[in-house]
Amino acid sequence: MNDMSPDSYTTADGRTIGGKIMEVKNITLRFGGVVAIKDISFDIREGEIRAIIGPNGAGKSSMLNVINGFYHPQEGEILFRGEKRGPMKPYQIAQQGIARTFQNIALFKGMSTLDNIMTGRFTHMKAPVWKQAIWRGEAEREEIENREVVEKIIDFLEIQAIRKTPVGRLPYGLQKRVELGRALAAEPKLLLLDEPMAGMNVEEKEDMSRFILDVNDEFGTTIALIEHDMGVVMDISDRVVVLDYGKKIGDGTPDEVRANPEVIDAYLGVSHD
Ligand SMILES: Nc1ncnc2c1ncn2[C@@H]1O[C@H](COP(=O)(O)OP(=O)(O)OP(=O)(O)O)[C@@H](O)[C@H]1O
Repeated sequence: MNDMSPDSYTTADGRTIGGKIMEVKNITLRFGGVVAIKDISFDIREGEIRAIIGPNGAGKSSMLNVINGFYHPQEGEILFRGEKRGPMKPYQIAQQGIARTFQNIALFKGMSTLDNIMTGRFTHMKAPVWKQAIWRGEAEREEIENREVVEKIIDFLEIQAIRKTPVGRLPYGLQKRVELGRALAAEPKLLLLDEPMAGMNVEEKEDMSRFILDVNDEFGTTIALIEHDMGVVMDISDRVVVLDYGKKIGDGTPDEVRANPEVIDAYLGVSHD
């Protein structure tokens, strides 16, 4: 989808942002008596870096899980590439072209960097087991193709030196990078990042910011990320949605959001009525 609709726009650094890849319409999500998300609407455009930010308990994780198809909201709907999304299994989400990382790293700790990233290719493995048993040609060709994609990602993320290292032995920042690699291996149309900077030191945050920008620029991947830390996100995002107590209190460019009095209140902890 690249419908160059009237509201497509060009960023300050010359990237063209296309039509809506995802539309979130009037979503309300409740857990028993708790309203985690209240009537929230926004869109994500093809090629942009879109952030969802907010203080603790604002509803960011809930929103990401709704976008991902993991939580099913009581009200509202989500359109992905023009189609309404119903309940689906994780592999169906991946087949649709959506990949994600997790706040608490979800890698196979005993497996190497290379093998972990290879697991991201599962939606691209098509040769059925019976065919692999009687004729290895197709399976081998697939394996070679998959390895090529994975090697490219390893180069791109500058993790050649740790390709054979079990990820459980790696420092936190590098584990996060491997997890990004695994998500990229799926060649997603929409990449969801769940607090990619959480728990990182300043240098690791700078590295991660650079890789997010490069992924978007070089692969053209649309990225939606949730983050607690407003500072880093403002530097890398094209547009930002701000949540507070389950409601949307701001939506716009980083400059617009920074100047929004409700956002300033939410982040400075001014009392809410
Ligand atoms: N599975 C759940 N069951 C019950 N309540 C939940 C559940 N998940 C989230 N909530 C509640 O929904 C609200 C929003 O939580 P959510 O985790 O989405 O916020 P958040 O912005 O991601 O917070 P944080 O930055 O602390 O991760 C909170 O009041 C939370 O307690």
